[in-house]
Amino acid sequence: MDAPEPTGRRAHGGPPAVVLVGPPGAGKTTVGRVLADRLGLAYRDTDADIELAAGKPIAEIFIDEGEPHFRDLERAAVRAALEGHGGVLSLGGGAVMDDGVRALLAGLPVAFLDVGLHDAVRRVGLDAPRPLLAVNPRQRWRELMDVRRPLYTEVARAVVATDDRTPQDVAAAVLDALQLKDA
Ligand SMILES: Nc1ncnc2c1ncn2[C@@H]1O[C@H](COP(=O)(O)OP(=O)(O)OP(=O)(O)O)[C@@H](O)[C@H]1O
Ligand SMILES: O=C(O)C1=C[C@@H](O)[C@@H](O)[C@H](O)C1
Ligand SMILES: [Mg+2]
Repeated sequence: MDAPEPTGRRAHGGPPAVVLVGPPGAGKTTVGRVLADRLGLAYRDTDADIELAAGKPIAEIFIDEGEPHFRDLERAAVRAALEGHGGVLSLGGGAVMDDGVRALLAGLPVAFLDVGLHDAVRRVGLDAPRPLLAVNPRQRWRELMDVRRPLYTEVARAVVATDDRTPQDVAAAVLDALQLKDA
């Protein structure tokens, strides 16, 4: 599970300063933490919120209750996070598939972290298991992106390429694209 939220940073009601979307391996969690540091704001991740509430990792929620149940939890988690958080928010990779989630994102400073197959597969091989990519990750990732790329693009105010860039460089590009300044 993700590490707990660092304390002492500003989190307040109202919409987030930045919302990150993108596929597994785009770097939403990694870049989100860098952005929160730079902006002096709290960081929140709907995947971590769901795991905390369920008391188990997402991979186990998929196994025990199935993906449709996870998507219900995710819609509720996104709604709650958008209502009560003024910091940097990362959404789970599949959250944009839900019409209700996309409607909630309208007008918000959403950045789509884009990534190509090569870098994505290399990155997701590095850490926690992703249930949707457990079998044949290259083909599954391609299939996911065919469906999701138009949805990420639809909700995004900025599209930021991440291939061959460090998380710090990506964070700087997000700030630039959304015209935000460091704390
Ligand atoms: N720009 C980058 N360059 C190199 N490695 C990166 C970059 N961004 C993230 N990573 C690494 O890739 C892995 C996946 O990153 P991360 O967990 O941030 O992705 P994510 O978009 O949050 O994925 P998920 O949708 O599964 O939550 C991590 O090991 C992270 O350290
Ligand atoms: O791409 C997806 O559908 C997912 C991405 C992760 O962030 C988690 O939300 C979960 O593993 C599903
Ligand atoms: Mg993540």
